Amino acid sequence: MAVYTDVGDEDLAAFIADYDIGELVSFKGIAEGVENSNFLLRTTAASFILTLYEKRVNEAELPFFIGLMQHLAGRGINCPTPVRARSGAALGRLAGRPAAIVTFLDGVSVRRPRLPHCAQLGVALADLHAAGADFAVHRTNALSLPGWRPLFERSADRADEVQPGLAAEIDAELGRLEAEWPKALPAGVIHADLFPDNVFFLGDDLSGLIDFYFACNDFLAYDLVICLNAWCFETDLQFNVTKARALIAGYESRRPLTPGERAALPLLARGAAMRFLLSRLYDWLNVPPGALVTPKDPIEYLRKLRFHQRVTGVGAYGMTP
Ligand SMILES: Nc1ncnc2c1ncn2[C@@H]1O[C@H](COP(=O)(O)OP(=O)(O)OP(=O)(O)O)[C@@H](O)[C@H]1O
Ligand SMILES: N[C@@H](CCO)C(=O)O
Repeated sequence: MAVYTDVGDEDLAAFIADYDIGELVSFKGIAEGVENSNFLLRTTAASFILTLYEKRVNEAELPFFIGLMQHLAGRGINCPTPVRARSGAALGRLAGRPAAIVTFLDGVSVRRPRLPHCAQLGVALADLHAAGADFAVHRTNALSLPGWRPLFERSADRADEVQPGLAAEIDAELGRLEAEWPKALPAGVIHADLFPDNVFFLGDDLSGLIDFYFACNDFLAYDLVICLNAWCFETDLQFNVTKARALIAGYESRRPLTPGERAALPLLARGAAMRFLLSRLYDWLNVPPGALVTPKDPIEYLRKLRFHQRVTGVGAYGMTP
């Protein structure tokens, strides 16, 4: 359960007194998620999500995330909209952490995505990229190529505790990624963490996107392969090429990939697998004492990485070579 910070009743009452959101009816920690502390806040007016921003979120970057959600919501993307306090501020402080209240989205995430979910995800991702195209603020992706080796170095000496030989395997792959990573591809605002737990459906219809706290500027196709990794492997880690085809076709129904993007997909997918392998490895080795959180398995992403290392062309992703 991702609740790193407890919120006292009096602190909460004082915090929400600054907002015009009705009287508090109930308040409880949310089990899902690993990054921030999230609470479901029900008031006499509506339901909201209260987020306390934790370790990996840099406070100076919060205005980017808040501004982006507001921008995307204004462009018709169904995403959480920041609620402003009476002072006009969308960011406050609670229990010693930066905190914000955002609107609650109806819908549920799917544990085991099926083809229609993957197809709609592709469409929604392309729509998100289009809606973000005129967002004026820039945020460099801290978890792209230049960030991977420093992140690895924080786990390197203990990586083999997780799996013998892991440190050497990551080191070698990082070397290849550093040598081959594309220099120029279509770029813009990406979500960068659009896993099934961050996409809501009502029935089988995609109804909303959440968790924009890794959003940044990077290659658009990198966002697509993050989704490919998160949505198109089965629980036994077999790659489902039919889901990949549906995801990519959904995306291309809105924005066809360029020849350069198509050629780069296997490499981008390896990089995307490396990014989550490294963040999961670090978290696995550094669970904060007392936190109600279950770290995610880094080896799942090692196996996804190995799959993409064997890919020789986009046919493996269901595309016409
Ligand atoms: N705006 C929202 N509307 C409805 N539910 C929400 C909203 N935001 C968050 N939630 C709920 O809270 C959970 C955790 O939120 P979120 O994914 O943002 O947390 P996180 O700690 O950043 O997680 P992670 O980065 O691991 O996905 C979600 O799975 C969802 O159940
Ligand atoms: N979606 C991420 C957690 C947040 O970065 C993962 O599954 O590793």
